[in-house]
Amino acid sequence: MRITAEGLSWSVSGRPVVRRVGLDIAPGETVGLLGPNGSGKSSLLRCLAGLRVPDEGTVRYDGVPVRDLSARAIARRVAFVAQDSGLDTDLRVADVVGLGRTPFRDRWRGPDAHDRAVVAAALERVELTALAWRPWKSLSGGERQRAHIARAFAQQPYVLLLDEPTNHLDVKHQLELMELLSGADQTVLVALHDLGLAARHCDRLLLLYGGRLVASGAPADVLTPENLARFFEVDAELSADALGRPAVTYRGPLRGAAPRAPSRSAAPSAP
Ligand SMILES: Nc1ncnc2c1ncn2[C@@H]1O[C@H](COP(=O)(O)OP(=O)(O)OP(=O)(O)O)[C@@H](O)[C@H]1O
Repeated sequence: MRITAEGLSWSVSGRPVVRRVGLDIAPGETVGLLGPNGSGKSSLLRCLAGLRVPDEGTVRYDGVPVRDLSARAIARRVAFVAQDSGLDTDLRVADVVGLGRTPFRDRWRGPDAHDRAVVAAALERVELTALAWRPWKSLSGGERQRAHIARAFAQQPYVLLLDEPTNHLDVKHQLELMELLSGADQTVLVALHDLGLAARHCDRLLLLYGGRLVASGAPADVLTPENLARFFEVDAELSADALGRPAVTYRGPLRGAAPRAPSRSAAPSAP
């Protein structure tokens, strides 16, 4: 499913947070959403997920404006994994993952055999089968994060929007998750702070700064030393690792080098 946005803006208390963002993500693409703290990644993802109503602009899924879709219709297309859901419940893990089946069920009907099979497959994908019947509250932070990702898979969406899903995960599970996302059939937009993971696993990167999309393209075109210095305030370079994949090497922070506001010339080229 294709995601497009045109002139998307969202502000809070009169302060612009997302500024005239346009994007076009092709079906099946895995796109990384990058930017320093507070650059507007979560807010943009929420606008795309239909969880925030933009002040201006339009989000479309396969050409259909999100504002024309009911919450249930959106949930049948798009799964959103928040940065920290803060879910506190007495449910068991499989029941939390089973919440992903809600958009497909009548209100009063419990899960059927198909729902249970989908939940079991989703738990398997994130290696949580053994914890399926544990109380939610007993899970570690990383296990909860993987369960939220399983809940998103259980939704069987066409589009996955994920906000820093590798937070709390150990290295193995970070790598497994990124392989899962890059190999998934779904269109994926994933906010990431780990530029190395983004470079290795994403087809394309979008870079937000001050709510504006300031760069877009292949990892090597976005993660240039200039962009890393200007927008992340780090001295770093992109090279190829032993297997020929993009790798980021940090030399250190650039202290006191306050970045300038992005100029119009930093606007991304069309995808
Ligand atoms: N509901 C809100 N009320 C007030 N300010 C908000 C709200 N939502 C976002 N903001 C502000 O908008 C800016 C962008 O926030 P957002 O969470 O979208 O950034 P982010 O790029 O995801 O940041 P991080 O990398 O730190 O998670 C921040 O300055 C944040 O404080």
